[in-house]
Amino acid sequence: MKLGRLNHIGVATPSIEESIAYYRDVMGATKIREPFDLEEQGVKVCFVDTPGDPTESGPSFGTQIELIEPLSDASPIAGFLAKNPAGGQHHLCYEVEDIEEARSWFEEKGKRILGPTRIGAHGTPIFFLHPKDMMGQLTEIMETPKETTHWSN
Ligand SMILES: CC[C@H](C(=O)O)C(=O)SCCNC(=O)CCNC(=O)[C@H](O)C(C)(C)COP(=O)(O)OP(=O)(O)OC[C@H]1O[C@@H](n2cnc3c(N)ncnc32)[C@H](O)[C@@H]1OP(=O)(O)O
Ligand SMILES: [Co+2]
Repeated sequence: MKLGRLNHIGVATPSIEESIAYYRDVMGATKIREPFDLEEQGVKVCFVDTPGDPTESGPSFGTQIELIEPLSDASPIAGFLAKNPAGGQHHLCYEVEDIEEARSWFEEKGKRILGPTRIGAHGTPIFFLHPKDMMGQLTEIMETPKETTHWSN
C-alpha cells in the first residue's frame, strides 16, 4: 500500500454555524460548502476548502477541513465532545488507490478496523482504524475518487 493525499482533517465541533463563522471571519476561508446531514453516521458535515496547487493532477483545492457536529447524543462523536466540549481535531483521512488492498494491509499489521468498509462523506469507500493502534490518531482511510470531485456547491 502507498500513502496518498491527506484528503481531510476531521474536526469535531459543538456548532457548525459557529465554526463556519470562525473559518470565514478569523481564518479567512473563501470556500465553505453547504452543510449537510449524514443521518446514518449521526453527524452534520461541512467542508472548508484550503487552497491547493491547481497545476497538480488532483482537484483544484487542497486538503479540506471536515467539520462534524453530532446530530444527537447517540452520535459516535458525542463521547468525543463530552471529553472535549470546545471540539477539536478528531481524525485524519488519507487517500489510497485501492481500499480493499489497504484493508488487507492493515489487517495483516494487526490494526483494528472499526466496522465494515462503507461509503463516506465524499461518496467513496472508507474505513476507520482505532486510534490506539495508530499512534493515538483516529485514522480514516478513503479510496481516491476516480475523477476529480465535482462539487455541486
Ligand atoms: C463525516 C462523516 C464521516 C464519514 O463517514 O466519512 C464520519 O462518520 S466521521 C465521524 C464519526 N465516525 C467515527 O468517528 C467512526 C470511528 N470512530 C469510532 O468507532 C469511535 O469513535 C472510537 C472507537 C474511535 C472511540 O469510541 P468511543 O468514543 O465510544 O470510546 P472511548 O471514548 O472509550 O475511546 C476509546 C479510547 O480511544 C480514545 N479516542 C476516542 N476518540 C478518539 C479520537 N477521535 N482520537 C484519538 N483518540 C480517541 C479515547 O480517548 C479512549 O482512550 P483512553 O486512553 O482509553 O481514554
Ligand atoms: Co472524515
